[in-house]
Formats: sequence, structure tokens, C-alpha cells
Amino acid sequence: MKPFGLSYYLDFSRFEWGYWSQSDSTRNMRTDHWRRGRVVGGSGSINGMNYVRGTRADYDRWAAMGNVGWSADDVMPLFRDMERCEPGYHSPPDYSIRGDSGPLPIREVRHCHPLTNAFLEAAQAAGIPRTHDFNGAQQEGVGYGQFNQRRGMRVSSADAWLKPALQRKNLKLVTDALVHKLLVKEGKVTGVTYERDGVMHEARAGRVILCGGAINTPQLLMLSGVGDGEELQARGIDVVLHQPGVGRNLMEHPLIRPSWRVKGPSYSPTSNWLRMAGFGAKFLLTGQGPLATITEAMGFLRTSPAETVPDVHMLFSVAGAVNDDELKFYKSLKVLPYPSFSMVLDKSYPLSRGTIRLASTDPKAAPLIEPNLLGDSRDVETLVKAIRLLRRIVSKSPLTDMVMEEVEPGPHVTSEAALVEYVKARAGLAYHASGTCRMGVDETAVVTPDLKVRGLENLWIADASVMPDLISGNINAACMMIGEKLGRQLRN
Ligand SMILES: Cc1cc2nc3c(=O)[nH]c(=O)nc-3n(C[C@H](O)[C@H](O)[C@H](O)COP(=O)(O)OP(=O)(O)OC[C@H]3O[C@@H](n4cnc5c(N)ncnc54)[C@H](O)[C@@H]3O)c2cc1C
Repeated sequence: MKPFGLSYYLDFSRFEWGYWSQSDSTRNMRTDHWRRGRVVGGSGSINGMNYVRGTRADYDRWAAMGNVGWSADDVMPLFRDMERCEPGYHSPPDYSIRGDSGPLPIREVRHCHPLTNAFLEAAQAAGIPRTHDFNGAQQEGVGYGQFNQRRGMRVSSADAWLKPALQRKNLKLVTDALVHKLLVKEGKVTGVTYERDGVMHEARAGRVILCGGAINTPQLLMLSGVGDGEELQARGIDVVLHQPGVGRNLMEHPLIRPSWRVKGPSYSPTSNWLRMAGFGAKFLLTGQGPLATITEAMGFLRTSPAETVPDVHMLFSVAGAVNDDELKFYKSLKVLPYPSFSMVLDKSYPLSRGTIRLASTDPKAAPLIEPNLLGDSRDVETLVKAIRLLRRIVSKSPLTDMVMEEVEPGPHVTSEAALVEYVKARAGLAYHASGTCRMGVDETAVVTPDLKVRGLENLWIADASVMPDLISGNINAACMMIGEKLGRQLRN
């Protein structure tokens, strides 16, 4: 999926794990599709490419939890070294903060749809500040989207780091392989077993680094006997290390998609061949337009003046789409078939926590994902306040003049109770699963601040599972930073 636009037309489900969660009692017993990339580059090879670092305060919070080495002063230089801001930013980036020579190109949206510019103006009319770089000095506010793309084409971590390194003689990439478990001898990890074309193999290593993501990394640890001792024994797995923190603390940004129908054309699917040809030409000539992305602007908003930091994050999507539980195939998303936009909204610092458990000792079986996505009522309250804020934005010119009607939640959903019910009925995933092998300094932390698995020799983790709590915004950039940080640490 190099150009994002292809995902409208082609079925990429074979590059995915196809996980569905357990019914969620916090959301009317709904179940949802936990999309995860099953491809070189992982979920970063199938994601939306929105590039967000998170705030300085996010990492200072991680450090304040005892995670030495993770403060903003420690990690922001890593982000800068990773990035190469492409030409064409509306305001020149501040290169004391942003990078200009790293392996990962980051471009800003240009030549937007009129709805995007109308949204930015309306948000400011509603009292929301304009930020010229939410990855720079000020995250708060609304601004144009940034993407890890070159001329509109995806540049994933595999493109930026792995592919150039493949020429090295000491690197071998084995694809189409499923790791079954860790090899552990007397508390020391010596390698992994994996299956390829129905044949089992062993890979031995001086140092083993797990990066299977927030669902598969804890699954692999549990299959290897590392997890809650009682639960492992109940499944007949020999306990290598009793570590009840494995698979706990599952974090996800709960997400809703308030949507509006508009009078003029948006990027919604169209049968007008002339318009489609125009989109194709724009992409080929400039790398911009809906084939590169449909989320042209972003916002980090405070739902009330009492909030000290933005508590919700939103993407302005110039094609309306709503969550759809009826769709049991690979997206659980219904694109609205008429001109429309969505304000894709997620709660930045969710308090609810879910769990990953083993469903079976078969490495090919999906683990049990128990989301508990809205287990803490404060997450619901924030999303309800955020809907009111979005409605205020839409009521402002020039956006209001372009809108025909509110599609979701709908004009009649106005009371507190009705909005709470809407959130419970419709909230889904931002695909930011994280935290299931939490970094920390306490007994239930799975890794130490240097990402070493506590209680085992020779094993580190570098993926979203180590995050101690969630950052504000999308998390792929933070995952890349985590990998970069561990790489430097082990090299030294
Ligand atoms: C649909 C979607 C849209 C998203 N949009 C954005 C966005 O716009 N911006 C953003 O910043 N973030 C986005 N994200 C989130 C972001 O991409 C992920 O959070 C991030 O890629 C997670 O990185 P990770 O290294 O933790 O895991 P992953 O990227 O999931 O990598 C795990 C890798 O391990 C492999 N693996 C797992 N188990 C095994 C095994 N047993 N044997 C062999 N291999 C195994 C997987 O196949 C995969 O390649 C999105 C995610 C999704 C799914």
C-alpha cells in the first residue's frame, strides 16, 4: 500500500493478522477488528502514515515514572535524527527541533481541499489556536497533516532503515516465518524457534530483541512460559518466569467518527471519471491529493478550559466514514457514499485498560484480546465533551456554509444521556494498541528502562508494548524512536 489511495480499491487483508477482539461489555458487547500488519515493516506498512511525535510532556511523564533516559531532552534528539522534513511546509520548520537529514522523509499536506481550509478557519473562529507544526514547539491547535511519505508514497520503517541495511553481510531477513517461542536455557534466552513452509527451524543469537507489537509480543512471551504463572499452568505451559504484568495494561485510544454531509464534492468515492482522473494526475504530478491521504488536517484540542493539556486528538478526513459493526470483513469501516467529511476523534490519554491472554497454546491461534475500551467512564465523558466542541467548530463560518446535515451522531442526539449512548454504541479503535509489556521500575513492569526483560538474560523488547502510558496522537513515530533508542544503546 505505497499510495494510501489504493486501500480504497484493493483488498490487502492478506497483509494482516485478522484479529477480532472479545465482546466488550463496556461497549454494548461489541467486538472489533484489531488490524495489525503481517508484513515486513509491520503495522507501519499498512497504516495511515500520520506522523506525530507526541509532546515533550508525554516523555517527561515517562521519565517521572522512574524511566531514566526517556525524558523529552533524551528522546526529542532521536526524533530529530530520524526525520528529514521534505520541502513544501507552509511555514519553514524550526530545525533546532525538527530534522533535515534523517532517513525518514516527513512531508506536510499542500494544495488542500477547500473543506480542509474551511475547517482550519472555522476552528480558529471557535477559539482554537492554529499550530504551524504540531511536531515542533507547540502541539496544541489545528494545522495541516504531516506524513512519512516521499512524493505521496509511503516510506515505512522497513523502507527507511531495513532496506538500506539489507546489503550488510551480517544481516539476514527471513520472511513468511512464524516465531513459535523463545529458546530459554537457565534464565538466558538463546534464540527462537520458527516455522516456515511447514518446517520448524531454530535461530540462535547472542542478543534477542522482540518486536512483535503490543498483541504478539506478550503472546510470544506467554507461549514461551513468561507470564502469569497460574494462567500459564492452567494452560499446561511450563512456567519459565512468573511475570503477571505480561499482557496487562493494554492501552488504545478510543475513537469515534462524527461525520457531516456536505453540499459540494469532497474526496468521498465518486463515479465521476473526470474527477478521478484529476486526482490521479494531481498525485502523479505533485504527490498530493486523496491518493496520498484523505486526512489533510489535524487537531490537538482541549475539551474544556480546565484541561491543562489537549485531551483529544482529531483528524479532519475529507471523505466521511463511520464505524460499522455489521461489516465482518477486514475494515469494520463504512465509507459514506455521498460527499461528506469526518472528524476522526480519539481520547488522548485513556484511563481504561484491557488485557491480552492466550486462547490456546497453538502459536497460530489468535490471542484473546479483551479491550475494555471504555472501562473508565471518564474516557466516555471526554468524548462526549469533544463532540460538543466539534459541533461548535462546524457551526462557524466558512465551514457551516458548506455543510448540509450532521450524519453522526445526528442532529437529534443532543442530551448527555444520548451522547453517552452514542459513544458506547459507536466507539472503536485508533489502532494504537500498546503497553502490554510495560516499561518501569516496579515489580509488574515487564521491561526495565533500558528495555531489558526483567528476570531473563539476553532479551530486550522494542515495540509499542513497552510504552508505560499513551502519548498524545498517533504512535508509529514513537515506535520508531523506541527502536532507534534501543539500537543505539546496544551498539554502544
Ligand atoms: C490500520 C492502521 C492505521 C494506523 N495509522 C497510523 C497512523 O496514521 N500514524 C501512526 O503513527 N500510527 C498509525 N497506526 C499505528 C502504528 O502503525 C502502530 O502502532 C505501530 O506500527 C506499531 O509498531 P510495533 O512495532 O509495536 O508493531 P507492528 O508494527 O505491528 O510490528 C510487529 C511485527 O511483528 C510481526 N510478528 C508478530 N508476531 C510474529 C511472530 N510470531 N512471528 C513472526 N513475526 C511476527 C508482525 O507481522 C509485524 O511485522 C496505525 C495502525 C493500523 C493497524
